[in-house]
Amino acid sequence: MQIIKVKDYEEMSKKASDILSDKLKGKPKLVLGLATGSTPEGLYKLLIEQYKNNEISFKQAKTFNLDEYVGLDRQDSNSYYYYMNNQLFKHIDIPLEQTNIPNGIATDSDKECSDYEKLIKEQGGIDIQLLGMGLNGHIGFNEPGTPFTSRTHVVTLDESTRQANARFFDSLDDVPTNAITMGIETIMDSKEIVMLVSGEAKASTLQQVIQGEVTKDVPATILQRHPNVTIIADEAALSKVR
Ligand SMILES: N[C@@H]1[C@@H](O)[C@H](O)[C@@H](COP(=O)(O)O)O[C@@H]1O
Repeated sequence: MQIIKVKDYEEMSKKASDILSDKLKGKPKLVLGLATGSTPEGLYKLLIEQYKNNEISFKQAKTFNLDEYVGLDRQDSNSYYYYMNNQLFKHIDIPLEQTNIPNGIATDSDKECSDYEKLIKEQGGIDIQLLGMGLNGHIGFNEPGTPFTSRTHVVTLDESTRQANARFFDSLDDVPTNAITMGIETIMDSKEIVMLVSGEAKASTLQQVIQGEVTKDVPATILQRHPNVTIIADEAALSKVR
């Protein structure tokens, strides 16, 4: 596990965009795993800037998002499909058919999950997976207690996660109760993982992720067992690591 300590959110985003753009320059057909939430927003802005300055192109890249809420269609401004389009895809040159996000309104959600796994395999697996981390240590939407052997599946969201994400919705009642997420094993199959963590609120969870025992109770602790993980975190997030 490589830890890169940066001063603040801006530096975290810059460091992450440097890493991702270098990968893309080295391998234009990169298979990129993407994340949502507030954490990667700064990174996406910087990638758009680099694209506009003709430094990088996503024309040949493929993307796979970690997760999607169940029950929100693509036009819903809280769907991760909408988020990705708004925050990144519509500003860069990636053909939309090369982007993949689980379909939250699939009638057969089990089939949607197994098809998603197949698609990832067909592309030769994920070269580099970007992660954020929930307050309770969730990655994707793999909540505490999720088996480490899980593949893409439907989950029931923790009440704490619904509350944390309620800030994006009109009210807590509007936050979906379920989501489709890549499983922990799906994430761990990525050749490389970059996790971004910012802010004091996540400091004690991040301390466990880096220095604690590997436990299902804090899903991100599994990253200790991945051979190629980089955590880019700011001083506030790393304030409990001694
Ligand atoms: N499913 C997403 C995760 O992929 C994300 O990492 C997490 C943290 O969000 P934030 O970056 O807003 O703190 O929230 C959501 O629950």
